[in-house]
Amino acid sequence: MTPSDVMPGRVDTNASTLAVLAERLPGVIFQLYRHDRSGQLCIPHLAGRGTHLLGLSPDELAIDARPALERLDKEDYPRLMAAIESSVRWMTPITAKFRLRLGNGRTVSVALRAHPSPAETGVLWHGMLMDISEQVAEEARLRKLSSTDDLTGAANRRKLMNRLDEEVSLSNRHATPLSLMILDLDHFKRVNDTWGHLRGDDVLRNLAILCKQTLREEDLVARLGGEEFALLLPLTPLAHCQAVAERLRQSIAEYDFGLGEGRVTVSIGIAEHRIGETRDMLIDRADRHLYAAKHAGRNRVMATTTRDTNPDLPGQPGRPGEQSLATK
Ligand SMILES: Nc1nc2c(ncn2[C@@H]2O[C@H](COP(=O)(O)OP(=O)(O)OP(=O)(O)O)[C@@H](O)[C@H]2O)c(=O)[nH]1
Repeated sequence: MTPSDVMPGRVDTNASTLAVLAERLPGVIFQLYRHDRSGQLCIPHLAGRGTHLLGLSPDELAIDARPALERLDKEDYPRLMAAIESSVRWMTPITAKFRLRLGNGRTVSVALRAHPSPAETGVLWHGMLMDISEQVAEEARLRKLSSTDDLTGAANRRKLMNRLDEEVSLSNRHATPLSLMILDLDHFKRVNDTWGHLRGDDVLRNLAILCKQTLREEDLVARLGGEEFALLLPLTPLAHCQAVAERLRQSIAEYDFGLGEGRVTVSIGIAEHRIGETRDMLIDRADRHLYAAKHAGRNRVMATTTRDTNPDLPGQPGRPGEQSLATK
């Protein structure tokens, strides 16, 4: 079966039909030209639905592409320029994604693919631009979903472990301070038993909010599971982390969770990363201090002290046993 079998009339491929086709494409087609000598870029041909959204004159762009390139996001501009240079050098297609400011001020995410061919005094690309804003937004939504705890909106365990790996690696490489808190609600079973699971869920949600409010933007609040949270504080030495943990403990103890007389308290174990230590070793130390805090009567912060050192790690004196410092 040929197109003429299903379409009325003859298939017309003259210039006007091509122009209609281009205008109805769900994207933009273009030619991009780069002069070998000056390196200057221009867009000799530009067609397709949405071309006008740029708010730039095609005649102007046919001489100089800069007005369009200036609409690129600041971070994306050097990446696209590098992709163009690499395409010139190796005669390979350009595949790029970038954000572009339209004439009306709106920013869209765009995918570009263009094939180069040698021209007399430069390189000529034939390519397509597609608006992929919806797809990018959906990807961001899914990424957030896969790293977020459903109930509290805090980061989930997977996100915590990934971030911990990154931060531990940075701390090992640059000897920068990094502290970890593990926080557990005290006698949370009683809250559930007395007020029901739904009220218990509210407590967990409010607790996550209090944690986020107390910490800095670059810190991470994650729900480890159940009524246990982990708080990661990059570039933070132990003494500072301990002060933050104490402030957090106090604000939770004073917060009205709407449970009448019932007070909600937390126990917190904290540890500062030691050079050479793995992620799991750090978690384990913070965890042991949490258990020490529970054992000592709950509603308190337990932290390692300077005496709390590890003989297995380079440059650190031996330790007679884990020492803990409690604050309350
Ligand atoms: N509402 C609610 N409760 C949860 C959730 N996850 C775990 N829990 C409850 O958390 C409680 C944990 O109880 P335990 O492990 O005995 O600890 P606890 O009562 O907090 O006592 P300590 O930790 O020793 O102070 C249990 O009642 C669980 O059902 C949740 O997502 N929502």
